Parts: sequence; C-alpha cells; structure tokens
Amino acid sequence: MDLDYDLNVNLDGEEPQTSGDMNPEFAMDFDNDGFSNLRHSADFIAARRTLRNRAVGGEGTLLDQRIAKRRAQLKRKATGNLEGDDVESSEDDSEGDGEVGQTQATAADASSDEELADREADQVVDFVSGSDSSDDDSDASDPDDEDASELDGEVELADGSDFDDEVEASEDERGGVSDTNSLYDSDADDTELDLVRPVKVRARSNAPKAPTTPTGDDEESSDEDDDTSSESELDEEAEAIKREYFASDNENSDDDEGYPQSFNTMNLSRPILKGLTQLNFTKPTPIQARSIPMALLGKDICGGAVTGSGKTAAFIVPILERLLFRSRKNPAVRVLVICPTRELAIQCQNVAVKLAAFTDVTFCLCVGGLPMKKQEAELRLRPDVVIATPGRLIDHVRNSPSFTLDLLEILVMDEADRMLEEGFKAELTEIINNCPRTRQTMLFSATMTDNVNDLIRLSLQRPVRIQVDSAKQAARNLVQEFIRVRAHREADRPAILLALCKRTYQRKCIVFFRSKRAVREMRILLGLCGLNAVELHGNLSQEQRMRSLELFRDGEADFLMATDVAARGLDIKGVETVINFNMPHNFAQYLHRVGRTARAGTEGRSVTLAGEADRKMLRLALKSSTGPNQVRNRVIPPARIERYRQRIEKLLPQVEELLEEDQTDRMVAKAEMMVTKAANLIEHEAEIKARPRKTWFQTNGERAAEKAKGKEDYNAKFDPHGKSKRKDAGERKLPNSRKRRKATDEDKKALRSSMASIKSAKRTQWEDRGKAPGARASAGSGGAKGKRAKSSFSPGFTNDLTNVTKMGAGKRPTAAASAKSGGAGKKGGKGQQNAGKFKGKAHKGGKGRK
Ligand SMILES: Nc1ncnc2c1ncn2[C@@H]1O[C@H](COP(=O)(O)OP(=O)(O)OP(=O)(O)O)[C@@H](O)[C@H]1O
Repeated sequence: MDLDYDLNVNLDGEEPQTSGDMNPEFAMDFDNDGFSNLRHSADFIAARRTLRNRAVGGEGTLLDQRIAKRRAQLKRKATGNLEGDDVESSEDDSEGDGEVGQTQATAADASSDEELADREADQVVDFVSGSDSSDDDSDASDPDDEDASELDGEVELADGSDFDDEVEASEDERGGVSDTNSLYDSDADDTELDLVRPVKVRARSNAPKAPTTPTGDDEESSDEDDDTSSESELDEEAEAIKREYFASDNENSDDDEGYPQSFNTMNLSRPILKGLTQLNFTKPTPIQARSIPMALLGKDICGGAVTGSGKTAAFIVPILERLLFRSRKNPAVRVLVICPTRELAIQCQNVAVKLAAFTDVTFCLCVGGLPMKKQEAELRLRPDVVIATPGRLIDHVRNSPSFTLDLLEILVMDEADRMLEEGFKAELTEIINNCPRTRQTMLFSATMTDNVNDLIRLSLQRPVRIQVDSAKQAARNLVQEFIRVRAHREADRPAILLALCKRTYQRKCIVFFRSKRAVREMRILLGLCGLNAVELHGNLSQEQRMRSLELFRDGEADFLMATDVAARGLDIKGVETVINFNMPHNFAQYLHRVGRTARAGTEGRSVTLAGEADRKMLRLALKSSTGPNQVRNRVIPPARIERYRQRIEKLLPQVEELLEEDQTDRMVAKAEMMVTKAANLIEHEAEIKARPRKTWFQTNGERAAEKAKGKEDYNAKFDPHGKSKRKDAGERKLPNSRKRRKATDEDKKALRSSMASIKSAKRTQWEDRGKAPGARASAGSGGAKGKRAKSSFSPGFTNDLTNVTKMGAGKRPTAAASAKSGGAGKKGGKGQQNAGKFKGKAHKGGKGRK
C-alpha cells in the first residue's frame, strides 16, 4: 500500500495554517511492511497537538468558533452588507438579541416589533374570567417575567373530574371558555398569551366514576385504568414478597422519630465530623439519618430516596468511618464504589475526597476515557477506595496485574438500575463474583426498579431496605410544567424550545434530548440565535465532556444540552430549570432528569414537551408531585411559536452546513487517531509486542447486544406504555375487565405458589442448617473469594429469607445501641453472630475508642 496522506485541512474556511507548528504540506507514506516510511513525523505530531488543543482549548471548541463565525456573518448581513432576502432573513434572525441588524441602533431597549408584541403577550391573564389582571401585580419593567403570570393565573382545573377527564375534555371542547379548563392549549387559541395553569392532582378514588361522554379514545382510556389497577394489585403482592425478603420493613417510614437528628449523635470520629462541617452538612438528611447507623453496623443496605437527597454522603460517611480503623500495615483496596457514568464517578470522588479531607484515606478513580496507564500506576499503590465505572473496572480486574479485589470489605453500587439499563449486568455479576463474599454491600438509587431485584438477590445478604420516599416521587420543591405538543405539531418542538430559552428560562438550564444528533442540532441552533449553550453526550471525548460541565457549572454557559448521560446523579449547584425536549422513554429516567434541579431542598422547575403518546407518563408525573400547585400547564401562544418556527427555517441551511463540517471534523479526528496509533506502533513496537495480550470481557458486538437487552428489560419494568411489560407478564394487559379479573386471579395464584415454594425452601434451609450449622459462613470463611450462588429465586434468596427472620428484622438500631454492641445490633447473641459475618471491624474499633 502506498498512500499519501495530505494534511492540508482547512478547518475553518480560513486560510490554511502555515505557522511553525503545522506544516500544510505535510505528507506521509505508508508501505506494505508496517508504516515504516513515516516522514515529517515531528510536523505531524505538532499538527496533531494543534488540532487537539483547538478541540478542547480555552477559546472554545472548533464548533463554538464556527458558530460564532456564522453568527458574525449573520450580523454583518443584517447591518446591510448584503441585500434583499438575505437582509430580511437576518433581521428576523436577530430578533430578541438586541444586538444586530436594524435593531442594532436600538439594541439597548431591544425594541423590535416582535419584542414589543411579546411584551404585550406576557401580560397576566385570569383565564377563567378572561380578564387581564397583569397591570396590578406584574412588574412592567420585566416583560419576560412569566412567573408573575403563573402566580396570577392559578386556577384549579375541572373541579369534580379527574385528570383523565381533563385530558379527554381537552380533545372535545376546543376553543371557548370550556377550553380554559382543559389541560392542554387548543389550536384555536391564537391570542398572544403565555399561560401557566396549575393542574390539580387528586388521589384516585375507588368510587365509581361518573359516566363520561364517549369519545374515540374512551376504550383506550378505560383499558389504561384497568391496567393501572390490576398492576397496582400485583404490585402489592410483589411488595409482600419483598417485605419478606428485606430485613426491615419499618425503614420506609417518613417519620424521623428515633433517627439521629445530628451527625454528632452518630458516633462518628472527629475527622469525619470536621469533613462534614467543612461541607456545611450540619444536619443529616433523612436517607443519611437512616443509612449511616445501619451501614456502621455492617449491614447490607438497599437505599432509596428522591433525587438530590444526599445519598452519596449516606454511603461515603460510613465508609470513611470504617476506614479510619483499617490496618495501615497492609494497604489494600478495601472499598469499591461503582457508578454508571464517568461524570457521576468523578463527582462521587470529589464528594468523598472533600469528606475525607481530615483523614488519611486514599482514593483512585477508574473510569473510561481517562488514561489506563495512570490508573494502573495508582492502583499499584493500593488505594483504600476505588471509584469506578463497570467497564473500566473489569478491564483493570482482567488486565492490571497487581489489581485485585480479594481484600474488599465494602462494595457500593450507586444508581444500580441505570447500570442494568446500560447492559452492565454481566459486568456487575463478574465484579460481584470477584469480591469476597464476606463484604458489606450497599446499593442506592432514587428509582429502585424491579429489574434490580436479581442484582439485589445476587449481591446483598439480608439487606435492610431504607426507602425514604416513594421510588416514584419527584423532589419536594419541584414545580413540573407541561407543554402539550399535538400530533400534527410535533415539528414545532424546536420552535417551542427556542421560545422557552430565549424568553423564559434564560440561564442555568439543562435541556434533555433523546439523541446525540438532536443535541448537536439544537446546540448549533441556539448558538446561531445568540444563546450560550454547551453539549454533553457520548460522542464527545472525556475532556470535552468535562469542559462542557465546567462551563455550565461556572455559569459561562447558560444551557447544557444533553442526552441521558447527564440525567443521573449530576449535582450542579443552582440549576434552575430542566427542559425535556421529549419525554424520556421511561418514568424512572424522567424522575432522574427533572431531579437535576430542586436539589437538597432548593426550588426548581421542569418543563416537559409532552406529545400525544406521553399521556400515561404525564399521569405518572402528576402522581409523582408532592404538593398542591406543583404541576402546571404552560401555554405558549401559537403566534409566537410560528414566529420562532419561521426563524428556525431561515437558519436551517446554516445548521446543516455546520453539521456537515462537524461531521468532517470527526472523520479527520478519527483518521488522526488511527495515524496516532500507527505512529505509536512504529515508535514502541518492541515494547507493545512484549506486553501480555489484553483480554476483553466482551467483544464490541456482545457489549452492544447486552446494552440493547438491558434497555429493553429496563423499559419493560418501568414503561408506562407497558408494551414490553405486558409481553413479559403474559396476560397482564387484557382488553376487558372480565378477562382482567381472571388474569389477576391467576397472577395471584402464581404469586401464592411462589410464596409457598419460598417457604418450603426456607424450611429445607432450616433443616439443612440444623445438619450443618453455619454452612454459609463456613463457605465464605475458607477463602476471601467464596462465590455466591447465582440465584433467581432460589438458594441465595431463600438463604437470605432465613437470615432475615433470624436477625430480628425491624429493630431499628440507635447510634448508642450500635456503639454499645460494637456492631452487633440489639439482639444479643444472634446479633453478635451476624456482626461477625459482616466484619464489623470499624465498629469494634469504634467501641474501643469510646
Ligand atoms: N446533610 C446535608 N446537608 C446539606 N446538604 C447536603 C447534605 N447531604 C447532601 N447535601 C447536598 O445535597 C446535594 C445532593 O446530594 P447528592 O448528590 O448526594 O444527592 P443524591 O441523592 O445522590 O441525588 P441523585 O439521586 O440525583 O444522585 C449535594 O449538593 C450535597 O452537597
């Protein structure tokens, strides 16, 4: 092969670079025997460095620069450098920015006609009476203050009817006064009003419903209700089984009584208390108050609480406390925290390092996208805590010679359901099998979906379930807004988003999309409209992802446009608004997305563009709200949407061009990467060949298949549309109530029989135990790496059930009790036995201290 590679790339449409660090004439030859004739290698490396710096450098990315350039061109057009249509178009483009075109002269007051029209539109209207009440209360100097209109426009919807009726009513009663009582806006509404209506949320009652006027959707609607009730019955049964499984049931209570109200009463060591104080954590959050004492006892925990409720510290604090009493003579990886995304792992490490500021505990971060070699070197020093993403961790387990989990004492799986969704089940199983069975395991998530059950059975022993809030509940101070997008109006989504970002939610706003391409398109569009947006998704390098987050965190970017990679766990202070460009595929994901705001007791708002297919999800969202007036309907005047739609249309060619250029960039980057690899191979051939061959846990194809399956399973378990769930559950979704009743009975029978088999297995277990006492313990005591039985519903599971009964489930330990017992719990001898198995070393140490 003889290939000339000409790196004469004109990346910006600018003159080719001829500066010293980049040779535009650069060429290199590849030949048959292994790329040996590389010429000008110094020039190439310099060129590569330049490209990379420009991609992640301080002046913004290549795309940023291109967007800025295009925008400058638009400005120039608007100032009269160009004529005719172009001028007209750019005038429109500049609307609202107060910067360019004919508006430039009057930029200070941004007084284009459209702006004025919008100002008028923002008046507050009592939409029941139809009267305008804005003059009295709204701040005339702040035309975009839509919150003012929300306050004045609050009306309860459709008294006496439930939410379903409201949705149906909106279908039939378009226009007129009755329409103001519907959840959604009507197409007939052409007024310049931007209304926000609170939606009244009521508990579903069992009383028979008043007959409603039949509509085309009625059958579907009644089926949905039937489905919901049958599901809830099954859920109750499933709950009963869970109650048997988990060690304690009364941990579900919202009641704070009996739980420590201060970190000082938790028997924590001084360095930990100092760390907490430094972070201004004065009082434990409910999940912390419940989890920390339990974790200090060495118990396995399955913890759930709403987003932003402090789950990270709930497991980090007891970990640190325990590590204070480790043996310094034998350094080892004693704690492993697994997180689903790199960003979450990095964030978790930051929190842990801050909390450990006054201790000597060491950490190592092992995530993909960061140099493997550096991590290997750090692991060789045997840090106390490893915080990792599953894929990279497996890589280290398999390929880093000195890394072992043999001495692991605590395993934490944060956002376990997300890891399963990402298809990491096999990885997690492998990791769990590599950990000693005597470890303590903690599993946390805001949404503990059913698909986690297998993982719980596989990895936790007699876990204590600590569910502070309902797993389907949104944060307390979150106001959820919905904007209806009618089926034939789907194409208006970008215009609606632009209207929201330009006028209403102008800063500290995260916008979620389903695809990476959508993120990029809308980011370009917002950029061309003068908004400062950055993006976060899996197509970016880790450096670029981190940079986007930093810019958004520091307030240098007002909008973070993201895929679901940012939906979980990210804790960014001061996020005011989360916008869902589309409803996510499942409700758990919705809760995580909107959970990026209203964190740690602060207020926040989510705005979701809800299509016709999202009704069920909408209903779940209504149920997830915790207080009155926390769910609202936002109505954006069609005239305004139309204006933004036209504006977008004019910008589309620019967007397309930028996307194409971006695509070319990526291809160049890919080619560049391959050449780098080749250069490395030439330079370090001998060393590379001498290395032991890497083993991979899965091939790329297997990984992709696993991920697809994980997503499908996950959606099946948490999908309001229920299709895959119904497929799983066989007869669960049936067209009429008679069949439904029959199906429910069958389901109940099936559940009863599985309960019976559990009980009988339990009995067998007891008998076995009688013959071979401590069988389980002895299995683990032989070596650190005793493998647990992989179970679906069998040995491990029944084993755990046995132990639940034995340990005296439901006894809530107080800090004092735990201190006295040295980790043995309240139940004297039995508790002591358990504590031994859980390696309550830290607590024994704790006792010694006192
Ligand atoms: N005891 C406390 N007092 C005050 N603030 C706290 C306390 N505990 C945690 N926080 C703060 O609450 C915020 C949310 O915490 P964290 O990220 O741990 O929540 P989370 O429950 O893990 O959220 P998610 O489910 O979204 O991952 C953080 O900014 C953290 O600093």
